[in-house]
Amino acid sequence: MNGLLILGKSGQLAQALARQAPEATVWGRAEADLSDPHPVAARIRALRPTAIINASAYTAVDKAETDAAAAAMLNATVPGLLARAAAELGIPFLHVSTDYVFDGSGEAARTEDAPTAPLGVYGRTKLDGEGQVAAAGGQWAVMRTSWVFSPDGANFVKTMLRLGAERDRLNVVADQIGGPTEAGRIAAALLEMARQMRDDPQKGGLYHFAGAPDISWASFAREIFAQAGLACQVRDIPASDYPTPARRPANSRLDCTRIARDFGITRPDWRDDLGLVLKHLGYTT
Ligand SMILES: NC(=O)C1=CN([C@@H]2O[C@H](COP(=O)(O)OP(=O)(O)OC[C@H]3O[C@@H](n4cnc5c(N)ncnc54)[C@H](OP(=O)(O)O)[C@@H]3O)[C@@H](O)[C@H]2O)C=CC1
Ligand SMILES: Cc1cn([C@H]2C[C@H](O)[C@@H](COP(=O)(O)OP(=O)(O)O[C@H]3O[C@@H](C)C(=O)[C@@H](O)[C@H]3O)O2)c(=O)[nH]c1=O
Ligand SMILES: [Mg+2]
Repeated sequence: MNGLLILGKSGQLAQALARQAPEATVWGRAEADLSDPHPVAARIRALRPTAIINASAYTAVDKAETDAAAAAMLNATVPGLLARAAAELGIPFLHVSTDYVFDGSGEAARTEDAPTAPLGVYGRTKLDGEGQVAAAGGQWAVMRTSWVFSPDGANFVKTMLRLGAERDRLNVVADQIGGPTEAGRIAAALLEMARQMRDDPQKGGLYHFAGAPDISWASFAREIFAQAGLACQVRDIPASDYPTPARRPANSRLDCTRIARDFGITRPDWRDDLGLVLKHLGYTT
């Protein structure tokens, strides 16, 4: 897509976006330090992009509990400023949010209209960011996704590959259920949305998009070890046996009907995507 600007260069999603949109301008911390976002907004107005995808964020869920100001800056203030810059330029602004805006009660998959109630600072700041983007006055889309993995950066798959090689047994939380989502699938979906939004100024809004089928972290770990050929036994444990500074939702299931209806984008099977990521990382089984 010509004239596309992507923010968050060193992250999982931005790297996937950059691979699929080689013509795009991609800014990271070196080009645009978002802890001081006002000069960045000015430079965006000077660049005059034709669309913006924001893949930058504060994603350290536990660290955010004691670093709330930095999380709020990246997850709420920055998306608001970027969305307002996009609105002034009259271009689509696409942003990414999370299943952690929900409290995870119940068993049903949540639609975009389901009530939000984040359990921690990360989720609260992401929810605030959603609101700021929607209120900026331009054409916008927010995609809530979950459990992102890729060959790049830090994610659960890479953590499991490291631990699975070191240990023959691992305790993993089995009472949190969600949809693992490969970063390249998110990138492809966002680029498709951006194209459709540029063609139709009426398009946009809040959308859920996650890989299928929904699964527990423990079963996800088992599938990672099976596909990677690592002999590591996974023992199911309740989240109460794995204390963390931030609580995570027990039910992260996202209903992805709306994005299929409006954009023709359907849930990818993460088991196939996991195989491709493992191959990329040098696992051959
Ligand atoms: N990861 C996941 O499991 C999920 C992620 N999401 C959302 O998807 C989006 C993409 O996530 P993902 O790619 O995984 O995130 P990453 O943590 O991999 O990437 C985030 C990027 O933001 C950059 N960034 C952070 N602070 C600054 C700053 N002050 N100035 C400039 N850049 C900064 C980071 O740079 P640096 O490396 O230099 O810190 C990094 O490149 C985010 O909105 C996230 O909330 C939603 C659901 C699940
Ligand atoms: C390493 C490890 C984790 N766990 C648990 C802790 C937690 O409940 C679950 C996942 O741990 P992580 O720290 O990888 O997950 P976390 O960082 O919470 O992942 C989240 O990141 C943010 C950015 C999102 O937006 C979410 O969608 C989600 O992907 O696995 C174990 O049970 N055993 C282990 O050995
Ligand atoms: Mg983490």
